[in-house]
Amino acid sequence: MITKVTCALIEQYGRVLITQRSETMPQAMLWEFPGGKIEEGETEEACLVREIQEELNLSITPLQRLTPVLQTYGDKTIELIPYLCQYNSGAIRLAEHRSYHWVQPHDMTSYNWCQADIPIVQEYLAMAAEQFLGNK
Ligand SMILES: Nc1nc2c([nH]c(=O)n2[C@H]2C[C@H](O)[C@@H](COP(=O)(O)OP(=O)(O)OP(=O)(O)O)O2)c(=O)[nH]1
Repeated sequence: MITKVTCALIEQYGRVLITQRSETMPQAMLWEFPGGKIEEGETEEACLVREIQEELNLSITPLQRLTPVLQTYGDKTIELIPYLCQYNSGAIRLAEHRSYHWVQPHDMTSYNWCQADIPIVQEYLAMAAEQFLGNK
């Protein structure tokens, strides 16, 4: 069975919010884009809005779906579904994570990521580079 998991690339002032999983979570201590498992009958966007409110106390709006990633961890397979998201309001209060950083694109490759996030980071960096060239 494939578990669908959403994750949010929340942008503000040219930085993206990334979170570090805690000691007690699967994929402990690794960095990820916050999000979580889709519940029955829930849309991807509704899942993201709910998870980001629960985990971080932030209000966001999903804007653009990026390319999903299939990843097997041991006997589990997930489909990780990324969305570019807009920050609306709220101050971060960590409910589950160990820590968070707002990172610039060029710093993203220096983190120890969950395996599934690596192609998403690559896609985001390619988009950021294109936007940079387009703005020159
Ligand atoms: N949220 C999130 N999970 C990720 C990412 N990358 C990645 O491999 N995962 C994996 C870790 C977990 O195996 C799974 C998501 O589980 P989770 O524990 O964060 O989701 P959840 O809060 O809905 O789970 P639960 O506590 O209700 O069981 O996806 C990512 O960028 N964001």
